[in-house]
Amino acid sequence: MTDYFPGFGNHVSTEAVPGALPVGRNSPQKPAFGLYAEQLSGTAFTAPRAENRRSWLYRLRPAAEHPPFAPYTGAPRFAAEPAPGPLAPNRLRWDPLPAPAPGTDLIDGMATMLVTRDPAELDGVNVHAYAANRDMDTRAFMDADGELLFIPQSGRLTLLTELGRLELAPGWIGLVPRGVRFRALLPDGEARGYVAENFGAAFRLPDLGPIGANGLANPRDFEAPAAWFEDRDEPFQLVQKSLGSLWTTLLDHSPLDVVAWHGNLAPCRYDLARFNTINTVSFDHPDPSIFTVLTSPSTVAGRANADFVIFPPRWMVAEDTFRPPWFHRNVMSEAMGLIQGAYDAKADGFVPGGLSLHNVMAGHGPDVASWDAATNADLKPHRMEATMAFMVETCWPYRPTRLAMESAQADYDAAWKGFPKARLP
Ligand SMILES: O=C(O)Cc1cc(O)ccc1O
Ligand SMILES: [Fe+2]
Repeated sequence: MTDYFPGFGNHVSTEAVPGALPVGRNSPQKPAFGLYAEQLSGTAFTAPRAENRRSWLYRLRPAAEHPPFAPYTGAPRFAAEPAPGPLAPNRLRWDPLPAPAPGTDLIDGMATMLVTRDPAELDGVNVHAYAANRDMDTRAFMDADGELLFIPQSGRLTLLTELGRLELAPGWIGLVPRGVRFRALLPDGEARGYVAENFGAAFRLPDLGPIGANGLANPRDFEAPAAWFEDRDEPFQLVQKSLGSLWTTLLDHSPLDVVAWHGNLAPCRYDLARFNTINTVSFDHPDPSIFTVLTSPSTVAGRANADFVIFPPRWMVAEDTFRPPWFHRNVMSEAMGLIQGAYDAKADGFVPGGLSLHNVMAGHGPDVASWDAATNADLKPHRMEATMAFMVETCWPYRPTRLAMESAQADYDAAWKGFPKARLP
């Protein structure tokens, strides 16, 4: 049986039980086996065809069957507001989250670190970190505010979604569309990582311009899951994020009961090792947009609501060039995480599982040690091995949550202290 269908945003038809999927129509008078037909829209009905994303789900019970939602009091660090008061224009950096208390599942183990817009504005991106040690067994989660880009950092993560199973490991990413319910299993007993929650236009592959028809993340390397369902009639808690708050309701069955589906709105996964990395073969350090895996456009051309960018293993061959990221101030805001290894602009203090923030116009770039090493390096071809950093770059300034403000490293500014002054002739 097929487990995954290759291709980004393709139209897929898949059934876990033969005969469950209607042929030639979406909503027959009597769907097979008494299943319920339900449309899940990812774009407005009237979105242009090239943008339009929707799937038809055939399920044991309609998603509409649920009691009222009440506030969810778990997940104390999830869905947090920005820290009160004006935001100082400081650069910030964080060590990995402390170990979670025993019995913490993915939902309760989510910590919101950086927020941008109110989800009701249908734009913006939030950055969360997770650290969990317990499977979600009789509960599921759904985000009505945005799609979720999972970036595992340690430990595998299996997302059992309404549309199928997404198996992820560090070095992979998983994208769960807005509104898709899922529960998370931790095959290694523990897992950590990051989530970019995108309230804006759905992530898509970037245009390639002069690069041509191939390169960066190739569409065929994304995988959508085959239909999978569980038939469990037992109490099931559904936790839902809506307009920035968490809510819960109790079902008498698993909501992961979609027996068949077709359409082009589906979760997908991607192995970052498949990224076709492009870089200079002459001189100078190109803008990091060459490393864009996925982009969420805003209404302003070329100004992303969110870009997901990676810094993968690669050859550095630039001649007469300062090879690490240059000093810069950016009109966009940059959140960075580290999945594995070291990052070439930070010799110290930026460790796997950590996070950094360089907000709009903050001066940043290599720390003193990285600058010193790169300035004096012998510029032979050099392979950067076993490394994977990423950036979620956005046009909206990031606001750290209270947790983030309280847990930031004490003196990140010291990374840029002690540069020798230039000497004029
Ligand atoms: O600040 C960073 O480390 C991210 C980054 C990397 C790069 O290669 C060029 C610009 C940039 O912002
Ligand atoms: Fe930067």
